[in-house]
Amino acid sequence: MTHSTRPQDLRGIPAEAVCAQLLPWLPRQRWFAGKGRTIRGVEVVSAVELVRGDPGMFHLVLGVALEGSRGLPAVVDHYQLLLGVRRWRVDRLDHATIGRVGGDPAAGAVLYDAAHDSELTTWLLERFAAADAGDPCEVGPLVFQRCAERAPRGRLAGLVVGAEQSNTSIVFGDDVILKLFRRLTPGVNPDLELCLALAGAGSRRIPQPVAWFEADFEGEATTLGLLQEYLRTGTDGWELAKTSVRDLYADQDLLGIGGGTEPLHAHEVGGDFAGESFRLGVATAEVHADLARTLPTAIAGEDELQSLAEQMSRRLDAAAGRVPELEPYTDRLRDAYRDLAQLRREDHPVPLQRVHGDFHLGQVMRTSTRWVLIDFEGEPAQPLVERRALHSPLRDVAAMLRSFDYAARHLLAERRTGQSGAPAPHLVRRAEEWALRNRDAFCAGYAKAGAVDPRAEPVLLRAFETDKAVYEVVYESGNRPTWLPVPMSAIRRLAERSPQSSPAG
Ligand SMILES: Nc1ncnc2c1ncn2[C@@H]1O[C@H](COP(=O)(O)OP(=O)(O)O)[C@@H](O)[C@H]1O
Ligand SMILES: O=P(O)(O)O[C@H]1O[C@H](CO)[C@@H](O[C@H]2O[C@H](CO)[C@@H](O)[C@H](O)[C@H]2O)[C@H](O)[C@H]1O
Repeated sequence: MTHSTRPQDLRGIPAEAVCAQLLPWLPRQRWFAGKGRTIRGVEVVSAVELVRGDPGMFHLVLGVALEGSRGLPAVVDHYQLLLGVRRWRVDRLDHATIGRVGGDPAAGAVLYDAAHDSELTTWLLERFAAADAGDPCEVGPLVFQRCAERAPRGRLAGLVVGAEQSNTSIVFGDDVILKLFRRLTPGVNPDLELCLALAGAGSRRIPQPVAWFEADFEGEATTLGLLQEYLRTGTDGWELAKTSVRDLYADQDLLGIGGGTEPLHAHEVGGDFAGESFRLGVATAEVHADLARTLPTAIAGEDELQSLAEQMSRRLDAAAGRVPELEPYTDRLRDAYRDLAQLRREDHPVPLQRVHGDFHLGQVMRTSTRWVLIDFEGEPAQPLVERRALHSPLRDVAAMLRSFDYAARHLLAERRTGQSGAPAPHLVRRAEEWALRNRDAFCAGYAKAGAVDPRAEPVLLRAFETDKAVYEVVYESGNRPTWLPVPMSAIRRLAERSPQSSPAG
């Protein structure tokens, strides 16, 4: 095993040749956060040879320099890559191929994303298994640490999960799942930090943490991967909610094949989701209570609310600079932030604590027995200091309310693709009804578990929902432009609504 910082070559392959192959490959990866921006250059910041031979594997930290554009400054982002190197092409790894280096096939090599090569990822699992609680396994600068309770089984084949992800997750057998964090920010990843805190609090609302690995990056111990219990009976909440919405639309003649009967309402169709939404509200309140019990809390001062409102307003400006569709609504959206800034601590204390930070239906899994929350990393685009800051738990609530809206409306956006015109008004009404019913059930469950009733907090909810919808507009315009109408419909609703109207709607 060799380790080099700013390496000249990777066992005979020049680092520049690797970077040249990475340049067109990176922007095609789901986890690449700089989509739509011009890459000025890619460099290998550090390289550790993990497996020598054919296949070989290197752990790389890449520096990706992005040009400034549309209000965003020029930056260098860092990404983690397990680079696989093989002499010959292997069919099963074609989808993970980065490129070929060296002109002559006999002398050259195929470069690929080794996360997809079970022959190589077993190596990682073995390092976790080799670590003991309190006695890490060190491989050059990489440190593999294990939690006390559980040892992973070594030598299981790893399979990358097919989900649309910000990172890359590998399931080993049906035992554990390893998340490789892609974009690196110096420091402890909140996903690890909050999972350890919740496990320590005895929470059964998270997959139990098993191990993690880290390395020094820019002078700080930085989380590179998190190994957790695999929820083998789990289905993610987004898939479950979609099933319910599909049932709803099946009866609304979405596909134009219905028989002209009176359309059914959300509570009358086969897959009513409100019971699950209620239970999800309970689970969310329990996790918030455990986080508040084990980690720092505070009451927001008026200056903090003021500065939060200013931050939200700045995010809105930046978003409008990037997505012109937002521009007509910015003034009215800002009303929500003004109301937030005017809350007075003596008549309206706002409790702050650690929160999930990027909560949506894809971040919760329904197992055979309960709802479990995953992925406490926070919004990947936010700086780490912001993701680790104390926030109102209603920020998570508002984000989940947005997700019910997404579940209800995304089929309408997809149907619009390639066709002209807006979806039929009766379908929009049914979508609104489904969202309202499930948003309300979620809030009821949240309150039932002893937390504040979110419906009694219209000012906070509206500000958080607006901020999230603004984030989503930017996210969709960069990642899934055909879905842009989903957050844009919320932007229109939030721009029109007075804070007194029902927050669940
Ligand atoms: N503990 C787990 N058990 C089973 N599946 C999981 C588990 N954790 C994550 N997954 C699956 O992997 C997907 C991505 O996980 P997530 O933590 O949200 O990754 P990312 O941070 O890349 O978005 C989830 O939507 C889910 O399908
Ligand atoms: O990849 P992450 O889970 O960290 O989150 C990012 O991607 C999400 C989409 O996969 C995005 O969520 C948005 O779309 C969801 C439906 O696909 C919807 O349920 C969410 O409410 C909506 O915000 C998330 O914002 C983004 O950070």
